[in-house]
Amino acid sequence: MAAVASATTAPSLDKAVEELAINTSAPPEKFIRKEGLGGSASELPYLDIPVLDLSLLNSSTPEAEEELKKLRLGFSSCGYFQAINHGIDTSFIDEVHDVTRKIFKLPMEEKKKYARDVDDIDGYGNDTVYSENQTLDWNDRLYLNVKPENKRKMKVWPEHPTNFRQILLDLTAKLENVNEIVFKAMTKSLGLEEDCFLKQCGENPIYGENPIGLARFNLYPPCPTPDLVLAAKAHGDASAMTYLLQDKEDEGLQALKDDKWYKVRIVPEAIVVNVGNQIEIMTNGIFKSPIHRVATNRERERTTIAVFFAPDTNSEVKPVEGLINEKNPKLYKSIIDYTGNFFQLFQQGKRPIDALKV
Ligand SMILES: O=C(O)CCC(=O)C(=O)O
Ligand SMILES: [Fe+2]
Repeated sequence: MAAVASATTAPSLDKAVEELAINTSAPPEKFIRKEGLGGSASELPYLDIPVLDLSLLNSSTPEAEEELKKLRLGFSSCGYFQAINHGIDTSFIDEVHDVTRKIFKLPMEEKKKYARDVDDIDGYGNDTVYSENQTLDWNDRLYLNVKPENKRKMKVWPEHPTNFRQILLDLTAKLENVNEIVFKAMTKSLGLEEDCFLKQCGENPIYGENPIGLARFNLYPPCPTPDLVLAAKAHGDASAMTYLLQDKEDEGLQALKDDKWYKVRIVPEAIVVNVGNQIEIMTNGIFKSPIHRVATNRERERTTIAVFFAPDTNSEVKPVEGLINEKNPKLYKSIIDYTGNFFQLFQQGKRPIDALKV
């Protein structure tokens, strides 16, 4: 992401990465990871991520129990699962991918109409620059706040393709439904009351009165030196939960587990679900918000769509009571507006969630 963030003074690069990628044999110095990447992507093993059939969750059958166990295992070990039978039609997902590619194929002049302002996050642009010596990510992206409605900056919502805006609204609504299923299953798998996380976040069934829904459309152009450049730096998502529509053909996502990097496999038709920082806090560390990054690739362009959900900025986020006891003391302090605080801490080179450890 790096996820849901508040605005910081952040000039955009003068050129899109897409433009830098044309006919280059060496990316500019500021993209080169001096520390190295710890091995080439092709050599990394795959992360063992459970594949969950969401259609089985809503019952009290042994199959549902099996899926709940997988959810708990996935979220508490690597912070991921891949959701299948999630209720979103393949044809709709294909449309989302199609419209995403079309947006990035618009003439640069048209895309720049949607450029984000220097002090903002919404809009078309590339890596946000926080400091002079920051190593930059090899990607262009379109960030759009979708929820709450009053946060939408319509002037940076592309008008072409003409179906884009409706597709974005539909995608967010469909993923909200998936998110509700995941939230309920998550609480069941922890032996908690079904609505305990939801209640913590406010009156509304999901994350309070004005929950945040933010979409990020990613373009990762080919990069001539994949062993030296990252498409997205290592980060944890500041969301509560993240839903990723992976490129159906090209891998790139990698996750850290026990200090080792692994590739995230493409599962056809699956949505990749990962725990965000705020659910790690609410589950008192039982569910892990994974550190992940995106590798570049020499030949092909990769596009993905990430949708982040997070509580209302007024909600107090804290470990739920039912998960704190003598054996498991409270691990995290409570915080209001985690999302708003996220980037300040990120700038100080801290993992924001670590700063909240008791
Ligand atoms: O594009 C991907 O594979 C991951 C994107 C991601 O981690 C993010 O946008 O936060
Ligand atoms: Fe992410």
